[in-house]
Amino acid sequence: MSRAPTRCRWRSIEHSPWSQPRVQHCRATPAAESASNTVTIGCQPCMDGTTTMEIDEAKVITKFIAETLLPTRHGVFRLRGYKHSVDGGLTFTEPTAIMCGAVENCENVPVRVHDACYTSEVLGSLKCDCAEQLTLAMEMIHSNPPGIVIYLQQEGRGIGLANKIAAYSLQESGLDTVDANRALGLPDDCREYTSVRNILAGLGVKSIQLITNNPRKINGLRALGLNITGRVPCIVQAANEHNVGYLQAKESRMDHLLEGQFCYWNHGGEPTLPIATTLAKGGMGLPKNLKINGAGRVSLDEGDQDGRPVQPAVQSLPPVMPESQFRAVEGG
Ligand SMILES: Nc1nc2c(ncn2[C@@H]2O[C@H](COP(=O)(O)OP(=O)(O)OP(=O)(O)O)[C@@H](O)[C@H]2O)c(=O)[nH]1
Repeated sequence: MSRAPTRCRWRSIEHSPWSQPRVQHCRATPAAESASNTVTIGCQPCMDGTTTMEIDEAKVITKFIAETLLPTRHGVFRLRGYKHSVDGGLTFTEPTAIMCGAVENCENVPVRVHDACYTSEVLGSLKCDCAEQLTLAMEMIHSNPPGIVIYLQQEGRGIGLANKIAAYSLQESGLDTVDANRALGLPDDCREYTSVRNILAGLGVKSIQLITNNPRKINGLRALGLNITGRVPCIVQAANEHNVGYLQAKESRMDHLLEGQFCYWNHGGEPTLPIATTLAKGGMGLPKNLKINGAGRVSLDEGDQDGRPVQPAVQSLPPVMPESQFRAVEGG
């Protein structure tokens, strides 16, 4: 596979899947890009406030593969497939752009940047609002085109599916969605959005209105140079007993603009809080030790039978892995 020139720091590679990639040079340099050719992206600080994730822009490749029409239960969409690499083509993820109408060269296009949630979108999990947000965004752009949903393979806010399951396991013992990540030694959020910038640049989209409740996502995308002219809220009204704590944590700990609209009411008409959430909100700190119990769940370590502290079994988990392990093949 021929390599694109690496001198262009901000680039979008288009077009035919099997032909030589065409490199589009961009007019601007992303605001957050440093002299060392790296850019700090939307990664929230860990407990110690030091965690950031750096992308080497010279190694970022976003390649358009193909477009098709996709009939769905929400209507017919244009579906574009891409391959995206942040390590010069060694590993890829496969972002998709789900589009309605002629978005090319438009301004103020409503855009949802949506990260994968296998548990809700495939398994129908009730623990979050991700699947509903995806549906909401697709219906939104279908009823009011043009619009785009960019779907990224960044499960669990970037920590990956297995780690997210470990985080869920910890949440069973009372930690909220933020503290569970931290207890695993993982960042709150390690998603990266260079593909979004490149996909939109490839489509000639000049400015967007971001469909989100997350101000940090807006800031992260702006730092990459995106022109965001507005925000469209993406609030799922019907919270349930399983996700109300998660939604509260998103609002109180990750600054999501949910305006309390997710409030879950029990059958008696009283607002309810799951015990786990109450514990976490009551100031439960980072647990010193973790263990995996007999049922295979990650839990707080109370010490072994003799009361000696047990080393956290979860530390033997592998570090965060790239989402996609397959190597680049000739022709994409
Ligand atoms: N680590 C972790 N990830 C989760 C959890 N619940 C959902 N996710 C992931 O969270 C991601 C979605 O992020 P959210 O924080 O819900 O929302 P957002 O994308 O930042 O903001 P919006 O644009 O408003 O939706 C998806 O990748 C889900 O897989 C959880 O408890 N722990």
